[in-house]
Amino acid sequence: MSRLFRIAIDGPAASGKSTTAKQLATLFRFRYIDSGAMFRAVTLKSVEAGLDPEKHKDQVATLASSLDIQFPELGTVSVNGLDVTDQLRQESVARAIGPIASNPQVRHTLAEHQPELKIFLVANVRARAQRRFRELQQKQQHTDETLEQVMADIEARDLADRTRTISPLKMADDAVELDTSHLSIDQQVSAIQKLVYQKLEQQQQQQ
Ligand SMILES: Nc1ncnc2c1ncn2[C@@H]1O[C@H](COP(=O)(O)OP(=O)(O)OP(=O)(O)O)[C@@H](O)[C@H]1O
Ligand SMILES: Nc1ccn([C@H]2C[C@H](O)[C@@H](COP(=O)(O)O)O2)c(=O)n1
Repeated sequence: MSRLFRIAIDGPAASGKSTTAKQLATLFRFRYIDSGAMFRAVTLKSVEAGLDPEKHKDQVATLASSLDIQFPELGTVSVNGLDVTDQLRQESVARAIGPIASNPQVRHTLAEHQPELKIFLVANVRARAQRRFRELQQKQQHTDETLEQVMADIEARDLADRTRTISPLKMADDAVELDTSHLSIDQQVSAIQKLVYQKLEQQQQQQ
């Protein structure tokens, strides 16, 4: 089935895209591709190479096309054979990613395949901030960031993602919106599982 069917999950920061996609990939034995991590990997390597994402757009694009970005295991990312999973979450990456996500040549290089089922995952800002805050606390045990700061970071990223000129974050016309503000992870995975079965049924009826 994985060769015939693709699911694309988009949505704002901390809406649960990766968590949901990983569970669906396991469930359906699909290959898991994290496009956000691909943009993060290009950003990491650009920063390491001393490139300014605003000024050196061509060099960043050339660098992007030279990188071998892989997902060796669920939730891990490697660039040119080296694990960079943890580095992708560095603050320096988050700060520099805006112009890289807006770079048309980089977007072209990382072009995604046309998906069959598009999901736009949303949750209100407070729910997303609470989830990310909990995640930070679990990972770092001591986090200096308050819930209010996490919420402000998410709001700032929402604004940047939605207002950039190149490929701004917005729901595709043929996508299905799923609001997970009041859903558990299992509930959101099941909801998408149902949509997959519905889509497959529709496809079978059309054949
Ligand atoms: N329905 C839910 N209920 C509670 N926690 C959730 C739910 N969905 C996701 N989470 C948690 O919210 C956090 C953010 O989820 P995740 O990292 O999957 O979001 P994302 O959309 O991929 O984020 P980003 O765009 O920043 O990479 C994780 O800690 C995840 O476990
Ligand atoms: N298809 C995509 C995926 C991600 N981006 C941008 C949006 C974020 O600013 C950045 C990192 O994404 P995350 O890992 O936090 O999901 O990359 C995009 O423009 N297009």
